[in-house]
Amino acid sequence: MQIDSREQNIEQIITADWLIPMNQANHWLEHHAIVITGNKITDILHRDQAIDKYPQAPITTLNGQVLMPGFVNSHCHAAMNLLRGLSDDLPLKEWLEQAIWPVEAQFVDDTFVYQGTQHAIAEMIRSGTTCFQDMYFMPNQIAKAAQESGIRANIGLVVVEFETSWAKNAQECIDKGLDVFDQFKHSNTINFNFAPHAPYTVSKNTLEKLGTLSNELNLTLQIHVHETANEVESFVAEHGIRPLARLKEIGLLSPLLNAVHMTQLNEGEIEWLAESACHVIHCPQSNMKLASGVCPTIHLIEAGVNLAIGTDGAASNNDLDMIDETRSASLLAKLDYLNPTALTAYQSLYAATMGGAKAMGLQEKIGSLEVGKAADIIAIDLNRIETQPVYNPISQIVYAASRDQVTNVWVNGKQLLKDRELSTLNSPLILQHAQNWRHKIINR
Ligand SMILES: CSC[C@H]1O[C@@H](n2cnc3c(O)ncnc32)[C@H](O)[C@@H]1O
Ligand SMILES: [Zn+2]
Repeated sequence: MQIDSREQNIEQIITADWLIPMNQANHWLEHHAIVITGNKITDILHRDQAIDKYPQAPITTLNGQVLMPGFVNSHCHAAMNLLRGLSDDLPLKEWLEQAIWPVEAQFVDDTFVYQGTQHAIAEMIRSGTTCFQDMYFMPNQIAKAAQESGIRANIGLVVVEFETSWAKNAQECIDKGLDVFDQFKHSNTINFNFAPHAPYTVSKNTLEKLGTLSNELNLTLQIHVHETANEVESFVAEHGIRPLARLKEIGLLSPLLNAVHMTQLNEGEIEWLAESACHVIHCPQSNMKLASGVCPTIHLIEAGVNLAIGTDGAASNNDLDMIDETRSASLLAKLDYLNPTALTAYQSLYAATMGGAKAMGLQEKIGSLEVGKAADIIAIDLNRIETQPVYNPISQIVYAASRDQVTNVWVNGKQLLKDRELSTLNSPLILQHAQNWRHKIINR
């Protein structure tokens, strides 16, 4: 019988050549060790001291590797993994209205969401994501898949006005969402937030209700907003006000708001976001692929807004690779500002770890490697032709490494990836399910 060291609170040591705690800019430690007791980090010290201080603890030594906090993917639609590559090279409106929504209307059900989410979780764990914030139908199935896999999740209680296979209207979305929240309220790794899809799909009245609920329950609220210029223009034409101004009018601009995309922002709006301590979730690859626009990351950071990074769904990205997303974030900012110092490797890595933790209100628990935080840790092997020599491990991860260099992943002290093998998910079955869905969807 395997002993679960987490239940028995047994100490274990993980040591590697580099450790990036993400608690101080451009800082890393060499030949250090992390001590995990149960599900928490209980010590970080030099490898030699660790061996002396904890002589009984089993040691995992990862030569040529770097330890860092797991990536926090702050916006995704996990189950859309099953729609990857179904429709590409279109602008957002056409892509959603002509390609994606009709297929979702026909195929999304409990099994689709459960199996699609498992697929996405497998991809995320294999690429070093230890926590994801999701927005999709059937949050009960998302929670089940996440709980079984061991990954940490902040699951959106999705709200739209139109009828879907999840709910017949916005009120039913809220009622059913709150039941799911209740079912998982004792979980250590599953959290929830409100996820009204966008100001153009959710009414003012519903957004007001959600604002009240999110304040009462202290739950964050994620929403697509100002994703494209076209979205802003049509909203103004219909309502006479810009979408962000509508959210402000309703009182939604607060530290609980996760504003996703934000490619269209004027100076005044950046000021509103800063003064109300909102969080912006930047999805650079989805924004580039749909040619939606560019989020003004540097203006936001300089104004004091917390920036997090998300992949968005695999149908618009087309992967859930946070290493690649940090690289895109940095490169896009440099090009956008015509300034090579814009969004440094450390700034992108921060947004992809601590930035996400703060956006979800989980900054005391995850996002950095510090004593007292949950043991959400990843190891990346830099001992490859592609990432040698190592002058600066932060630079190597953001500008040179690829996701297949992620070797080991722990969430809440439990190992979910061991030498690149998934320990809680059945990869052949996940692949089989993806092929079954492709068959059904292609023959529609
Ligand atoms: C209501 S569940 C989520 C809903 O969002 C759709 N979606 C996926 N990507 C985007 C995006 O970039 N902008 C707006 N909406 C998006 C997805 O297809 C689901 O219907
Ligand atoms: Zn999205």
